Amino acid sequence: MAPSATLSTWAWREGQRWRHLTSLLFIAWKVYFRDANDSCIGWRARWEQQLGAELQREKAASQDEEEPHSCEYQVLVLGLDGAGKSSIIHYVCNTEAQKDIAPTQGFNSVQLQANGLQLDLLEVGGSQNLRFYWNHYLSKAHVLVFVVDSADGSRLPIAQQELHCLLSEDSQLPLIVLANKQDKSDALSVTELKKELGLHTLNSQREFFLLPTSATHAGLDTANSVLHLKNLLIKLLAQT
Ligand SMILES: Nc1nc2c(ncn2[C@@H]2O[C@H](COP(=O)(O)OP(=O)(O)OP(=O)(O)O)[C@@H](O)[C@H]2O)c(=O)[nH]1
Ligand SMILES: [Mg+2]
Repeated sequence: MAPSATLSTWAWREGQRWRHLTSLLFIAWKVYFRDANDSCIGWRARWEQQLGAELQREKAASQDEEEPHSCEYQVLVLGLDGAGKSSIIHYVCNTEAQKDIAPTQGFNSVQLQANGLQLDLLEVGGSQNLRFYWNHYLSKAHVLVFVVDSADGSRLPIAQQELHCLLSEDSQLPLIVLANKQDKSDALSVTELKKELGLHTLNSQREFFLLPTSATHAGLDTANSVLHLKNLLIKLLAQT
């Protein structure tokens, strides 16, 4: 065979071998990057799964936070019209007295956060047509606050009757009676009120407190009396 023919055969074979080699390299490159991409997709899927689970956990936690506070208590505030229920509630929640408070038509509900407790102070108006509804709210209450106008001697028998009617519905419900409007010169003292309201006849199973209060701008005594009520509520409810 002529040397030129031998050379061209050699060159053709080398060319063939080179083409095979590049095809193999190409196939290897494709396989490698397909796997790499797949594994990348796998990682991304796993990462997305983790992110999803994390978001679910966050959502559940925030839903837990939105759920009612585990230490939520209802303070039911009752008493005749004009006794000072709204004024007391306002003072307890805002630490200052409010001058012109309109009579409560229906009910008045205010929330107070204190010492990790949530107190729902619920007043039902004291006018005669609303007193009918008072006892409907007893079953959900953790404590009853009964407000009395200490200077309204003529209506004390009605207050006494309404209070005892409520107490006969629930023998255990803790009771705080507020001898309100102590700033008035004609206000009866707590000792006098205890007698007038027949509070010495209460059964011994019931926790009972009688506090002198004033819900006006009268001065330091006023602020102290309301602060005393607030502390008592927290103490009482924290132990339930
Ligand atoms: N001097 C004096 N006035 C008070 C006191 N507390 C309340 N008042 C006044 O008594 C009036 C009636 O007060 P409210 O707080 O509206 O009485 P309430 O018990 O909520 O009455 P209803 O919503 O109608 O059932 C208002 O003019 C108050 O400013 C107090 O401690 N001293
Ligand atoms: Mg009111």
